[in-house]
This record gives sequence, structure tokens and C-alpha cells, in this order.
Amino acid sequence: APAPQGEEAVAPYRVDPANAGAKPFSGDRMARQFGGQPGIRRIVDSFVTSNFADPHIGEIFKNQDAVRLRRVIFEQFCYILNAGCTYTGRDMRTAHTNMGVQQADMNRLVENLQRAMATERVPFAAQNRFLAKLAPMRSAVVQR
Ligand code: HEM
Repeated sequence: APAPQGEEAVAPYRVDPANAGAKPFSGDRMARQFGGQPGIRRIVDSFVTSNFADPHIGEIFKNQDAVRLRRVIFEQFCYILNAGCTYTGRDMRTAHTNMGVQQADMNRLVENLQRAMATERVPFAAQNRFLAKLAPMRSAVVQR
């Protein structure tokens, strides 16, 4: 299949929502606390922008496909928050392989996400519930 508009082609992979790396929340409470799809969209845009601009981890993002990242991270967050999306991206291990991501990089990225969620006025408890869903992905992302 051709790459979506504005994106670079990637090597073929099997599409499976389980690639998102976490089971979705049930019910619509989390989705509402994140402001639905418009809120999630704003959080992801600001999160991705801050990661590329970050003085510590920006180097890892440089030369990566920001258009694709915005799309699939939106899908992943929307899917996990049960806000009405499916995830079509790669699994977390494949996406981060040979990238040399360290625990400090992960901490930095989480801080950028926290700032994006706070700006969108996501309640603190809901922020932490979402971060707890992402936490187990650490072993697939961080290289040791
Ligand atoms: C729980 C933490 C994380 C989540 C949920 C996450 C999520 C994702 C997703 C969904 C993708 C896109 C997969 C695809 O293109 O099919 C991706 C790619 C990427 N991630 Fe992460 N990520 C995490 C941690 C990190 C960290 C800590 C870094 C570096 C500091 C990082 C750097 C990147 C880069 C550079 C790409 C682009 C790879 C490429 O296009 O080949 N990620 N991530």
C-alpha cells in the first residue's frame, strides 16, 4: 500500500491494534477527561513538537517522519483512551529498535507528555492512569 499523504514509506508490517502495546480503557470516562479526539489531537501535536525541539532527546527524533509520528501516536493514544480509534502503527519494540533510547530519555519524554496533558487540563489522576498504561512499554523502548 502507498504511504499516506505526506508520509515516507516504511517497510511492510502486519497491522494489529495489539501493536499499540496496551489494552484500551473501558467506558468513555478517560476519553472525556482528555477532551475527546480534539483534546487528544492537541496533546499529541504539542507532545510531538516538544520531543523534536527537546535539547536532550531532540537528536533522536531529528530526521524521523514527524507526519507519520503525529498520525500514529494520535491513533495509539486515542485507541488506548477508548476515544474511538484503532491503531495501525508498528509494535513498540520494532518502532524503537536500535535507537539507543536510555531510561533518562524515557523520563524526558514522559515529562514532555505530562506538560502537554497539563496544558490541556487533563485531571491529574487521569494523567497518572494513562502514564501507568504506558509504563510497561519501557522494556520494549529502552535499550539495555
Ligand atoms: C511509552 C513510551 C513511548 C511510546 C508510547 C512511544 C510510541 C511510539 C509510536 C506509536 C511510534 C510510531 C510507530 C510507527 O511508526 O509505526 C514511535 C516511534 C518513535 N519513537 Fe517512540 N514511544 C515511546 C518512547 C520513546 C522514547 C523514550 C523515544 C526517544 C527519546 C522515542 C522515540 C521515537 C522515535 C524517534 C520514533 C520514530 C521511529 C521511526 O520513524 O522509525 N519513543 N514511538
